[in-house]
Amino acid sequence: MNDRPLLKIAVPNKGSLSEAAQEMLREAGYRQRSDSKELVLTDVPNHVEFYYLRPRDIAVYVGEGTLDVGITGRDMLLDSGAAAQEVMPLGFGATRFRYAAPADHQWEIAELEGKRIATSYPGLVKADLAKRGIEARLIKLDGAVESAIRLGVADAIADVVETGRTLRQAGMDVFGEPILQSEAIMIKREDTPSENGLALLQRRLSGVLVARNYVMMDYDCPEELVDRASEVTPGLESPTVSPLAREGWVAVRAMVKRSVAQAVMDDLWELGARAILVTDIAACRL
Ligand SMILES: Nc1ncnc2c1ncn2[C@@H]1O[C@H](COP(=O)(O)OP(=O)(O)OP(=O)(O)O)[C@@H](O)[C@H]1O
Ligand SMILES: O=P(O)(O)OC[C@H]1O[C@H](OP(=O)(O)OP(=O)(O)O)[C@H](O)[C@@H]1O
Ligand SMILES: [Mg+2]
Repeated sequence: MNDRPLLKIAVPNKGSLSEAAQEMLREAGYRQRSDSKELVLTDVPNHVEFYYLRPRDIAVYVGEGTLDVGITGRDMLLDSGAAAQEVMPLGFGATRFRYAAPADHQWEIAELEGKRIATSYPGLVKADLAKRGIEARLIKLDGAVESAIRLGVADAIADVVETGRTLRQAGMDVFGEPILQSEAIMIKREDTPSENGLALLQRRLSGVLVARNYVMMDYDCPEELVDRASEVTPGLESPTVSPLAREGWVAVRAMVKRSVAQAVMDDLWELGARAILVTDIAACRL
């Protein structure tokens, strides 16, 4: 029997990160809500409790210690200034946080001095301007920040950019280096003990990331080529090599990054490997 308290996990209830976060948790074997109005869900077999909250508020709950861990965006964690820290990136919700302004001329960061900058992330922007020694007036808006210039309340904006479509539609262009590369992350407090279920949650989510990012590659190759083939497919530690009934040939099995699987198959074929098979990994613990 498990007598430690339930691990309390905050999950985005709406917005860009919500669906993907719940899908990842489901893939890691946790129960997720079926009704989007449900605010709390207890997953008894896994000994965890999920709280569905606005992603912007998640760092606050975790930082204040009312919830143990949470899923939010790196940009939101840093903007909040909450006493929480990143545990691991989750491989979805990737965005850049950038300055942008009307595309009628090419802006320089230094031109922001004395200007009005509209944003929903004042914490992030304030810190970035301070770092650069620029004084500007921040106009805090809730969303649709791209309209702020046309409507006359700001000269430039700082906002989340994913595809860049919203900016283009508004006749704007990004300028300067990205302020931040963001993605969905797991957060905790510095003193969140990992024995209360956090280590297990982390292991499960890492397993999902590996299963998503890697494939299993099997192939047959002449024994004398094993060393060269192993250089093409080194696996995570080392490939598994087993004997084949066919004299002088071996079977090799190794994990390969999904993104390069086709190129690796081409290289193996060129080398002389045959019967090259790729299969998905449904789940794993490494
Ligand atoms: N296309 C996107 N637009 C906005 N935020 C995104 C996008 N893709 C990922 N994100 C990330 O999602 C988080 C923003 O979450 P939020 O719930 O505010 O999304 P949203 O789409 O703006 O939702 P809403 O507009 O309903 O408030 C940030 O961490 C951001 O980096
Ligand atoms: O680069 P893109 O792919 O166009 O995505 C980025 C845009 O999407 C988000 O807006 P959202 O639709 O959430 O509206 P909001 O500004 O009201 O939050 C974000 O604030 C940007 O405006
Ligand atoms: Mg939004």
